[in-house]
Amino acid sequence: MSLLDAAREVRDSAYAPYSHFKVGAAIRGASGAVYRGCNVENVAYPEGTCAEAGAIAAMVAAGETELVEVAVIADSPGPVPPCGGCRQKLAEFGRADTPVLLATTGGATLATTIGELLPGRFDSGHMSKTS
Ligand SMILES: O=c1ccn([C@H]2C[C@H](O)[C@@H](CO)O2)c(=O)[nH]1
Ligand SMILES: [Zn+2]
Repeated sequence: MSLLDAAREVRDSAYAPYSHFKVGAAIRGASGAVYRGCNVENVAYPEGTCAEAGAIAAMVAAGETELVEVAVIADSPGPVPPCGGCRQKLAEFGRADTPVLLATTGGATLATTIGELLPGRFDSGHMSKTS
């Protein structure tokens, strides 16, 4: 199964009774294993979590901390862009050139990278003095 198909499949499990906007995400770890996540909303709206965050949590829980590929899908007019927080979360475990496939349930796709999604990212180097 392709990474996009995995994202499409897990999207069916999304819990989105407030926005009615279901999102599915699948990431491939360096081992080759695929981890899936869907958005999980809450009546206390800010407590909801994004699909990407769920997939990352599943990867880390399985003992992996390096991702090599990402796919995200939603029923949106155009390929759904990850929110700012998810861009930072993806950057934590991927590289600037890590491929990210954004897709719609209608079949549109946009191939991008973590670096394109989050240029000028904050990373651990910014916490080190260089002198
Ligand atoms: O990339 C995205 C963008 C939005 N959402 C979720 C959060 C919320 O449940 C719903 C509407 O913002 O979509 C994601 O899971 N991933
Ligand atoms: Zn997000």
